[in-house]
Amino acid sequence: MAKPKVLIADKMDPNAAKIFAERGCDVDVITGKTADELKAMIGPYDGLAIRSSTKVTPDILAAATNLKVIGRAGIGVDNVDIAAASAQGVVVMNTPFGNSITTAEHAIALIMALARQIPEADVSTQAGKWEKNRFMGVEVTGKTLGLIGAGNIGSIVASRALGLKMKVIAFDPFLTAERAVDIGVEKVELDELLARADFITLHTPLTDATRNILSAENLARTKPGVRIVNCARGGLIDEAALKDALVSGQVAGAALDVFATEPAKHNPLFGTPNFICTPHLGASTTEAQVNVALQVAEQMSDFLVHGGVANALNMPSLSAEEAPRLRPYMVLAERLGSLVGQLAHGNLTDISIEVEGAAAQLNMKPITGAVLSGLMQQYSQSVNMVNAPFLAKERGLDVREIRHEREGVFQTLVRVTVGTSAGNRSVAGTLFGKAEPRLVEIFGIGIEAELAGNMMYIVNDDQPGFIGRIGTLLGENDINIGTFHLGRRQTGGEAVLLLSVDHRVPEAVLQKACRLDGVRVVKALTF
Ligand SMILES: NC(=O)c1ccc[n+]([C@@H]2O[C@H](COP(=O)([O-])OP(=O)(O)OC[C@H]3O[C@@H](n4cnc5c(N)ncnc54)[C@H](O)[C@@H]3O)[C@@H](O)[C@H]2O)c1
Ligand SMILES: O=C(O)[C@H](O)COP(=O)(O)O
Repeated sequence: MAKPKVLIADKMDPNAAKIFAERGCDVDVITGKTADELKAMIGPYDGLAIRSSTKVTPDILAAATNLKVIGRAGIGVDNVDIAAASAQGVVVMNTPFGNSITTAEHAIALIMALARQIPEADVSTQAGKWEKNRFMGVEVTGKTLGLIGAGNIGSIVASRALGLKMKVIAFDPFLTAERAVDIGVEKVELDELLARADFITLHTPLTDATRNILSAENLARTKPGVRIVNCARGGLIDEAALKDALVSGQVAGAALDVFATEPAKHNPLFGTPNFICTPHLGASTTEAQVNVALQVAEQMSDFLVHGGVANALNMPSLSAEEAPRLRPYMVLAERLGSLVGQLAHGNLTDISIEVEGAAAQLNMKPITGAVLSGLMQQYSQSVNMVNAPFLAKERGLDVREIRHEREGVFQTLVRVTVGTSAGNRSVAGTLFGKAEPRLVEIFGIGIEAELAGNMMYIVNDDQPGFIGRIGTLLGENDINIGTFHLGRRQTGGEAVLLLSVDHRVPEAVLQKACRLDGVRVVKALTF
């Protein structure tokens, strides 16, 4: 049998190529290509190993007719179109922990560099100026560090900052009170963090919820003289607003490792007083690069040569015998987890996964993993089927698995109930024809819907004329409805409408829908 072919397309530690070759792959290392060049050469490859430079777009994927796996030697996969890869059946893997310590250390280095103005003092001293009075620093001891995001990297930053005798506060909706105590931080809301922190460091993925989390408004709410570090993703801070805040002195210093547009060869922040930066060096240490290169090469060759799946973001890990029976349940479970994740309010405290009828005969672990993966992907890009249960446990989320051997109304059923500070929320689904996942209940209301693609969720008062009004609104805004599903608690009571639409419904249309008579809740969903 021909050896699988792998292309290493970004600069990577040479150990990666060595491992691929030792484990039975033909490997080419061809880095620094343009999108068009990559498109022209990708055709024969079974595997593509990358860091953050290569952008795996639908266009590249369309040309990658032989591709089976993309391996990211690192954490962030925002340079990979995972939906397009999944649609094409290409597995996307990352190495979620290999560079976390290194990145946390870079954040600490930038905090210290800001506190003592080390880069500017270095330039001035080497220019022969000896400006001893110009560079008056601040101590970090006793200062408050605000973490936005307290996952893998954020919690390592916390441990290092505590060692520096800082007080650490954290805003992270997924951080439980128990986990906060374990990592020695005080859990706070964002407004409180902004008001109290002397230093702020960001450690979240870039999502719809975190984009511009440090917006002009939020920067104005910070403690005057705050210093800000971003080693996570460009796009978390409004760069123009940050520049204004540096110029006005509201922000005393800012250090960015990541930018909204990379490579950042021109940026309005360049040259701003008290601004320092590095060119996305968070993961750039010998140790981290060896870790991620070895790990990605091991995972990818295991997959290409033996079919083993580890750290995949879009595929569950499974043994060959269980796979055919479990796969449709896992699709159902992941979508139910994603649905509650997208609709739940408040802090998550516990989750129960109940299986009933035929589902109760199966290995529950992959079903639970799929629910947790769907749920937690709302909070973190690094979550997958393999690490979701571990992460849930580590973060103190109480996970219960319940089997009911009895058959209920449905021959097979999976129910997911999350407990939040705002109360319990439950959804349930079944399989039609043994393989087609269907939602059959949402928050106590019976409904029948396929959860797929872009959807719109509406809770409204059950009253005549509503369906016409929503149809007219969507039609006027050129939004095509694919499917339409209705359910209601009782006649004239609370009703639920789930629509599948061809494109994600824009925010402005959601707001108009909110203002329609009788509407209580409107949300865009994506599966
Ligand atoms: N600069 C670099 O070179 C470099 C290196 C490694 C990782 N990163 C980036 O660092 C970021 C963090 O990585 P990680 O491994 O710690 O990820 P992680 O998934 O372990 O942690 C992310 C945390 O952000 C939290 N979060 C999600 N949405 C939030 C919101 N709206 N508000 C507040 N918190 C929210 C999550 O609950 C989670 O705890 C990622 O964006 C990753 O791509 C950058
Ligand atoms: O998400 C990551 O792992 C980092 O952003 C590192 O990116 P890099 O591999 O391009 O340095």
